[in-house]
Amino acid sequence: MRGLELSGATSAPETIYALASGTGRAALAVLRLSGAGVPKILAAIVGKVPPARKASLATFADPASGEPIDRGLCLYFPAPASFTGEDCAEFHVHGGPAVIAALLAALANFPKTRPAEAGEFARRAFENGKLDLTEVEGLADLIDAETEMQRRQALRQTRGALRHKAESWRSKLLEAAALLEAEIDFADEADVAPLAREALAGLLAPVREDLVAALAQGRAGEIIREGVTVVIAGPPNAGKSTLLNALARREAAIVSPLPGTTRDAIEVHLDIGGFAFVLIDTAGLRETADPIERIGVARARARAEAADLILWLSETGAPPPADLPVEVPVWALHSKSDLDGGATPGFLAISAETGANLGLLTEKLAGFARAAAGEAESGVITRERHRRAFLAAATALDRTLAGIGGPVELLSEDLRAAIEALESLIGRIDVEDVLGEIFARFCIGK
Ligand SMILES: Nc1nc2c(ncn2[C@@H]2O[C@H](COP(=O)(O)OP(=O)(O)OP(=O)(O)O)[C@@H](O)[C@H]2O)c(=O)[nH]1
Ligand SMILES: [K+]
Ligand SMILES: [Mg+2]
Repeated sequence: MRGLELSGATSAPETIYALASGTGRAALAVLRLSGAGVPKILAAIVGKVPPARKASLATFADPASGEPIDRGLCLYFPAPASFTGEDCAEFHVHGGPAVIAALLAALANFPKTRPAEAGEFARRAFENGKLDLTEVEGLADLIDAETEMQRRQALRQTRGALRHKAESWRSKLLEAAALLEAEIDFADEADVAPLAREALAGLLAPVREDLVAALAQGRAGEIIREGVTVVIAGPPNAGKSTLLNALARREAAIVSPLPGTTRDAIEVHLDIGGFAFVLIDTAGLRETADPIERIGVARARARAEAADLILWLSETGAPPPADLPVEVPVWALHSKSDLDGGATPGFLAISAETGANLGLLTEKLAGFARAAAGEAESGVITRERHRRAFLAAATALDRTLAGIGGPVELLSEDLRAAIEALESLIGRIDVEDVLGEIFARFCIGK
């Protein structure tokens, strides 16, 4: 595994430890260790190296004084069958801050042992070939998952949904590359070429089709991961902030009878029907001399342009202005229907005051997410990074197939580009720029 070279260390890496469970008072806490020093640390703190992969009741003692710190469970995972591929251990102890502090202090006294950095356990798992880059990303997403759809998608990715696809495509492309190599080696024998080229196209075409099919699923996976962005826009006083608060079930935005109350865009993250939504309240759209309100109006327009959906709110049933971004779908809502019945054709009548039709609106939003996410259960692209790699591989394969009858050197070069795109996807090459970004977002202890 290429990733091994990353550590680049001539001596064994230091043993790392961290509190893996959350901070604050809790019934239990989990401390986690990884590195070659783990067996010695176990012998010193719990008096023995417990049997592999079995929970053992243990007394955790301070090696310096011999004084017991706590009683709990100890687990030992010898290398290489562990999360990081190194010797690992877990201490399951009581969650009191003093227990945790005493254990961390005891661990700090061992030589070549130090606290882990954010994401360092996952980084070691990656470097030891336990996880590929897409599985690491899946793990980061699983820890961040707030909705059911996010959790399911992230779990699929940690279990290698994307890795297995990329690996199987890559192995077909490597097979094709071997055919080309053979052709170069036997360049004198003129009858090798046509047959080999046919076999080559037969290998490449299905991979290209799979890549194109995955790309055709659009932003489905990204919408699940990042959330559906919905902008609430409309004239001043249409009731935009009141609607935001009603959907969020809290006073996220200031509501007042004064037009021009909202200036900054106000973002609320919601779970609707298992889908993540980013709901954005904006300044009422109008011509105004107030310089601050004008900035607010410009921001409202910018947010609307980047949205997946615009909710156009009007208490008079006024149509949305012609200059709303054309690519973004707009749903027209007649607000404050408790005042006038709100019967404007083409508008959904709602009242944030009485709650009329808010349930229906929420259902429609969930339906919109479901449609946007498409057949997400089978979708594998969950980030822009994946999309770029798929696109680069598909484009290189297009070139390869278009030049299938041409010179072998050109074919080799195009095929190489497709293979490299897949290798960067799973983290066999070009990893450093991506790694830093991914691991920095992990919490300590993962
Ligand atoms: N009767 C009734 N009044 C409402 C309803 N929704 C909002 N209002 C009132 O309308 C006024 C304006 O509401 P906001 O939510 O501040 O309107 P806005 O569109 O955010 O206004 P700006 O931020 O100034 O553009 C407030 O006095 C609200 O109480 C509704 O459904 N029914
Ligand atoms: K207002
Ligand atoms: Mg407002």
